[in-house]
Amino acid sequence: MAPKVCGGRAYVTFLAGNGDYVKGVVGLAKGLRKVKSIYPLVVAVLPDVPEEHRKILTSQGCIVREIEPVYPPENQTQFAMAYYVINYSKLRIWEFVEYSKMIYLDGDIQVFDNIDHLFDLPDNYFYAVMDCFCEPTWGHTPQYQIGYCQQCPDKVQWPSDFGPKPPLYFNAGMFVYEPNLATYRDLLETVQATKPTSFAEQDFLNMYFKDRYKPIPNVYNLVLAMLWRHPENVELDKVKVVHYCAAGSKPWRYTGKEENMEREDIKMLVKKWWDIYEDETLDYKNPLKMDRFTAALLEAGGVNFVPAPSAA
Ligand SMILES: O=c1ccn([C@@H]2O[C@H](COP(=O)(O)OP(=O)(O)O)[C@@H](O)[C@H]2O)c(=O)[nH]1
Ligand SMILES: OC[C@H]1O[C@H](O[C@@H]2[C@@H](O)[C@H](O)[C@@H](O)[C@H](O)[C@@H]2O)[C@H](O)[C@@H](O)[C@H]1O
Ligand SMILES: [Mn+2]
Repeated sequence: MAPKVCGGRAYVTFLAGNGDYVKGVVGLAKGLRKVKSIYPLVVAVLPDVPEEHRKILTSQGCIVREIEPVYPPENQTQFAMAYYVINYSKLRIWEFVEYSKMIYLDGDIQVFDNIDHLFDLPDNYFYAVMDCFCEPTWGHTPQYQIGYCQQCPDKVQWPSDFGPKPPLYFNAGMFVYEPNLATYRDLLETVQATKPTSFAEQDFLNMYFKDRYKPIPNVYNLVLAMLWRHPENVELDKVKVVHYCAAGSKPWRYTGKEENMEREDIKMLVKKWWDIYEDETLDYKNPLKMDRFTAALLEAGGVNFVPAPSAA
């Protein structure tokens, strides 16, 4: 039966495997609560996410939705990292049509300022922050080889004999989109006819939404490499969303040993993540799970407790 379509809005993230990314999602749920977002967090989980992790997420007020994996066509492409293949499964979130507008956030993202206003962006576009081509993970591309980056388009001109300049390219760790069944079916059909490339679903989404992509300011998805690649484009005290995607920067497994990880700004951002993750006052307080003592007090006072609808 087709899911009910309503004007709902929600944040959505993606969780795969039985590893420690669940800590990233718990951190994200608590971070959204800390900035007083009024929308819930949906977590699209692959079948391999264990029941125990799902219970942790539900106890933190998340809406857990199981999705089936999406596999790209067979191919010998060496992804930037082999695990990127599972990221194609992110495409299932276009099927969540009980929501009219969603903001996707990777599990290695933290929201430090309220961004609920992004839900009011005009419909029919795909909003995301522009990525950077200067990390070695881009070593296979002409952009990297000639030192061209969209973050500083005037530094190195795109050579005319290289053909047209590459269209603006977004980081797929955060985006504002509208779930839609027709788009969902077309995405899945198109992916089966598209040769996989090194950044997997990120490359695919850039190709698919090329004519509807609208860049939004870097403050909505600080790709950490920007700190050392394009510091002139970063005002750290204005950043609202931090994306811990640089190698070695995942806060829950941070050692400080990888390149750039000993930087003071990285240490500060990792600490900011931990401060939220360990803050018990940010744990979800299910109004329905009121303790017996409070319930008895209310009962004695003749108050029939009717729980308010829960926020994120
Ligand atoms: O083992 C994994 C790998 C990835 N992910 C999810 O897929 C997203 C994209 O992967 P990742 O953030 O590691 O890619 P990066 O942004 O670092 O390139 C993660 O944020 C998680 O939400 C996951 O749940 N388990
Ligand atoms: O599956 C491909 C992934 O591609 C993106 O990560 C990349 C990209 O940001 C590069 O520009 C960085 O150089 C690299 O470090 C980083 O891993 C998304 O963040 C992630 O969600 C996912 O889509
Ligand atoms: Mn990420």
